[in-house]
Amino acid sequence: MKPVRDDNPVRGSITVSNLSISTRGKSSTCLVENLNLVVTPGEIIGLVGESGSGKSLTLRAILGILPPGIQQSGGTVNVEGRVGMVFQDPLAALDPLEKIGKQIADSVLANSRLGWGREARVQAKKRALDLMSAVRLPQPDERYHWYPHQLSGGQRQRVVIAIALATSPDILLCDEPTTALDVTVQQQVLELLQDLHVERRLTIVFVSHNLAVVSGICSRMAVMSHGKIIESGPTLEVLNHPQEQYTRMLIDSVLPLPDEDQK
Ligand SMILES: Nc1ncnc2c1ncn2[C@@H]1O[C@H](COP(=O)(O)OP(=O)(O)OP(=O)(O)O)[C@@H](O)[C@H]1O
Repeated sequence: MKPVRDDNPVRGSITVSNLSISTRGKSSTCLVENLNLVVTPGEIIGLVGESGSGKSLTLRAILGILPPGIQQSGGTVNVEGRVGMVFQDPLAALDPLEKIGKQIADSVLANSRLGWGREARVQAKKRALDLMSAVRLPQPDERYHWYPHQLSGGQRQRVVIAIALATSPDILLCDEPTTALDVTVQQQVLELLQDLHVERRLTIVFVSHNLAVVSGICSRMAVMSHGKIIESGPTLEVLNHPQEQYTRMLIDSVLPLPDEDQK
């Protein structure tokens, strides 16, 4: 990844060209095939598709960390800017034995040049409290000392988002960030992501199997099936004029759609 400069006009862009991902070994299986994706700075793009279609692996290839036993077998991934990642399950992403404030502060320290001394920790705590406010966690001073199990699912996901923000990312990769939450809380987390997108000019790649969620937050979307992008374009165009039978099936499963003039 290239170093980030403040005057870099393409900060927050992603260009994936002919990406192929496969299992390692003799009987290698292709899991993602010749995938092309261009994400422009400051947009929210949705990657939608059924379970196993290759969304998470694509996201991980963009992050530069594929699981053991899986390799990038072709193509290139070019990312301009810093990347933060939000995972589906906040409980799994957080250390159950560590206070949430410290987890955020440690992420600040790990991504800064402050070092790990006393003064650095004071500054990191201050920044962690700011991040807790940024993700709208109530009473940050008090909650700084709480453990993950003391928070609700939605609040835990806000902590995970704060940890991702500690890297001062240009790009936020979100892998099913609301799937583990109930519907009302899902909506609150989606609104937070939209606010952060505006406030911090974040580029967001939003992976979900839920077309309704993607259509609510993403201006552009790509539909994946069996390791390939089969259709992509502005969200409303894809929803109103789907070209592929699979996309039509996804749409039929979440009717009714928003009116074109409501967006
Ligand atoms: N570590 C792994 N080892 C072997 N195969 C894997 C591994 N991770 C993913 N796969 C396979 O790669 C394919 C794509 O997986 P991926 O997790 O990207 O799908 P997905 O669209 O994100 O699905 P889900 O919504 O269920 O997470 C699937 O067939 C999956 O079984």
